[in-house]
Amino acid sequence: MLHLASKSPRRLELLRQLGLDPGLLDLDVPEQRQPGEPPEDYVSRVAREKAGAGLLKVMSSPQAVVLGADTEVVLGDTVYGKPTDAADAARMLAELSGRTHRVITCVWLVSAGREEHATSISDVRFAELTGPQIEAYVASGEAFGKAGAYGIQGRAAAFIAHLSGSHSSVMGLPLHETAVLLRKFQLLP
Ligand SMILES: Cc1cn([C@H]2C[C@H](O)[C@@H](COP(=O)(O)OP(=O)(O)OP(=O)(O)O)O2)c(=O)[nH]c1=O
Repeated sequence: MLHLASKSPRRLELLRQLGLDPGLLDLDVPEQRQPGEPPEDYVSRVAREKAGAGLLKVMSSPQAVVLGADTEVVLGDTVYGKPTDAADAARMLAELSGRTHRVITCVWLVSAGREEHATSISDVRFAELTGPQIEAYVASGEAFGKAGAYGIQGRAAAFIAHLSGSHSSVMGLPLHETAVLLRKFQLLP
């Protein structure tokens, strides 16, 4: 039985796209980057901590497999998580405007006897955004709860001049890599 250690509605939607119907685990794993921690290491550590915390909750069923994932937006050495408020969201979007950033998503699958993970990195080029465009986007509410203050699956698709990588990974779960992992646990044919 697959359990999703995530409150992200996108991750559930993406797993359902593969025909899966995971159980949902409600967890609160802190997302705090250590000083000097490389972005890839940070994303991998948080995803693993989410999966590990989820496994503790379902220990009573030995067949349980738990999926944890983390997505961050990275520009240079700056890691953009979810914006704290409208001003924070507007600042992030202004900094991403006209530049190419990376979106790093790591997914971990853990069970009582096994753990496997994969990382997907995409390059996303934003068009130059005007002040009124940023203001209108933040006012739409779509910026909140998303790394880098945007969602590729919504209005912000119009900001993306070029994507090299995986659309599902930018949304929160790389479906190709996730399917490869799920097969290792016999959860997909
Ligand atoms: C860049 C981008 C991120 N996101 C979302 C995916 C993730 O839900 C979120 C990044 O935050 P995460 O910490 O990865 O996930 P979360 O807090 O939403 O859920 P949980 O920790 O419970 O698993 O940003 C989009 O939906 N679209 C996008 O284009």
